[in-house]
Amino acid sequence: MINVTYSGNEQEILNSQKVSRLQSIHDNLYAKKGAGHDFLGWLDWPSNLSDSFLQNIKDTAEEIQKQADVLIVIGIGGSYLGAKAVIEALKPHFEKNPQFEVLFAGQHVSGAYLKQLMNYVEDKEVAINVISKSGTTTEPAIAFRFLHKYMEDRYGQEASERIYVTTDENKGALLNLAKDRGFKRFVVPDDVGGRYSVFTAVGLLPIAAAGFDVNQLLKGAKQAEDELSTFDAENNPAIKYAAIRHALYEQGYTNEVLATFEPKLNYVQEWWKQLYGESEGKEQKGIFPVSVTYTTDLHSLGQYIQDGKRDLLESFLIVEEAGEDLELFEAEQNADELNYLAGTSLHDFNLVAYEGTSKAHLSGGVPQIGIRLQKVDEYHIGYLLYFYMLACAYSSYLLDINPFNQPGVEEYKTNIFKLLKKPGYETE
Ligand SMILES: O=P(O)(O)OC[C@H]1O[C@H](O)[C@H](O)[C@@H](O)[C@@H]1O
Repeated sequence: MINVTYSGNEQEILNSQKVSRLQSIHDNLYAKKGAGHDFLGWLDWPSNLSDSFLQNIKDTAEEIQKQADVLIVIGIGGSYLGAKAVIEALKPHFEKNPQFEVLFAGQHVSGAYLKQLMNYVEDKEVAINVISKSGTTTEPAIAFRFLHKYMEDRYGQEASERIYVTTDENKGALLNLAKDRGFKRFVVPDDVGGRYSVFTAVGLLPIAAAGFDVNQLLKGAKQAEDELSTFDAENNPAIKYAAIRHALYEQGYTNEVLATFEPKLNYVQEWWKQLYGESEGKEQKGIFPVSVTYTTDLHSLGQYIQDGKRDLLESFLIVEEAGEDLELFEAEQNADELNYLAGTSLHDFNLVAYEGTSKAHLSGGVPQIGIRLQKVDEYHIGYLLYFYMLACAYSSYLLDINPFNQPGVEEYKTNIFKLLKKPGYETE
């Protein structure tokens, strides 16, 4: 389903002692032992979720589509990127007079953005899904303070029927507010961290509301869960990807550039960056995840990748089958000198660009991993995201890192709270 290739000697890596380490990581993972094992709920989530849970998601999505023209999803980090990644991958680039839109807020703090968003939805019917596992994250809380008031001013009593909350079952300011106002609630499971939560209500409700087939998405995830659970280093792409990038890390390749030729996968790249950055970047260790879109970035970052400091590894996320496409045609005058491309589709062009770029960067000293996905649809995206999550767990454990915490994000938050004199922080 996903094919992982390596520009170097794959056998050397797979024959090394790393395989026995991977075997014990595998055994611990599936026995739910090891660092952070309380957060392994995502591992068998696709096969464990109940029909009634899924039906509730689909019914609520339908209810939202009936009552609104726009769903504003409020969240940040893992409470935002999964849904955004899937929706961006699947929706058309342009849509004339869309029947229903999913928009996002709370992923940053911009007054202009929020003002213009409220202005934009003025003549549309609105529903809100506010998502926060902790229920205390500042950015979405700020956005919701404005949008909640906006909804109450506009809809009065009815506002509470248009607001849906996804948060912890037992704690957090958002939970208290939801209970107090009677908002419909969805739970972020205790044993699933934000960046691993795309297949829970966190991702599924916005994705279903956007009109995409969550059954197929979960079918892809379940297929990945089944296929990738066996320990077979040579044929299990998740283990292979983790082993190769770890071997490269040990050789000094400390930055991974995830490259795609598909602009619709830009938010899959953003989601991947949070997943790998927060999972691995601890104790002065980890590969720094960055992303580029080709051919766009060949005209900006391409120079650095070809010729800059040699600590980059590049992983190409390649989609094999085009969805919609165009074919170059013969022009009578050939003034643009492109007739040599007549008969070439734009997807074919990109595949050739991949080959050319890959060769160039390889000769420039950038080792490469190829990750091939057959096509972009719900099923294949479900498979891909599960693959990346599983590989991330292996990868982090190879570094002796707990993949499921993020202690390093507290320091800047504390500083902000002190500077703003948040109650409890004034005296510090
Ligand atoms: O879902 P929330 O609790 O609002 O958290 C949203 C995000 O913010 C935090 O700072 C963490 O670093 C992320 O891992 C998390 O996804």
